[in-house]
Amino acid sequence: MIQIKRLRIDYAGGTLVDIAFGIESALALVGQSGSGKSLTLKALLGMLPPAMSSTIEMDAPFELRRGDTVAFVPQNPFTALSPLTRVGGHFEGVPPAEAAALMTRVGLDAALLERFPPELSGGQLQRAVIAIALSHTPKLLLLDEPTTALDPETRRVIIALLRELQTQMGFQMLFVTHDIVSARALCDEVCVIREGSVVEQGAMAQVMASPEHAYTRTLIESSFAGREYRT
Ligand SMILES: Nc1ncnc2c1ncn2[C@@H]1O[C@H](COP(=O)(O)OP(=O)(O)OP(=O)(O)O)[C@@H](O)[C@H]1O
Repeated sequence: MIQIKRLRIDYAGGTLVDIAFGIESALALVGQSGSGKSLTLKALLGMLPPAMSSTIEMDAPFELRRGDTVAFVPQNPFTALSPLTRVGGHFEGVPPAEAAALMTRVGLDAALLERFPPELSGGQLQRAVIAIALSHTPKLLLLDEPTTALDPETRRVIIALLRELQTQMGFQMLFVTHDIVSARALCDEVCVIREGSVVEQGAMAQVMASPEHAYTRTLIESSFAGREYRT
């Protein structure tokens, strides 16, 4: 269990984020644009803009170290990798045979290691980005809307892949999104935030079935509008 007892981000004399949450297995941090999701991930990765300061009080069985215990999957696979570096070149410090095995593990042909990122489809790129993120066997995977730039079918496939990889490799996940549908598909816990504060949190099934807060109800309704598979 990773307990973030307090995560606070200050900027220009004000507080942008002040939240607490726990990650048992897979937690979705859900909120509308500007609620503080990306800043929360940046704080955990130690990548906040220099003008911001953060305080993190946490209780976890390991220290958060980017590129070691913590890995990151960004929102847009099309810009995540350098277009001039072959896919294989992004597996820094990883023996080629291991990079090939990781590619296979995420459902890609290892021959794609020789290609340049613009020569892959969006779905293939996101799989490659996930393989690279997992190459140092992180304990915690941070995901910033990793399916937003993908079409709905590819989105479903990537979510299924992440679940499968989690079962095989045992990492914990913090999935940041404004999309409750994707959050529900990937995570069994949810923390809803608005304007840098927690609105409600709990088991995904419980919050989905009976949200306590009007903001959560609005998020659920707007996410499911027009989609046929509402429970
Ligand atoms: N570099 C920055 N300088 C000043 N304020 C910032 C900066 N980055 C973000 N903010 C502010 O912090 C708040 C939270 O931003 P954040 O990017 O974390 O939101 P978000 O929930 O990730 O939104 P989105 O879903 O649009 O990415 C917003 O009010 C935003 O304007």
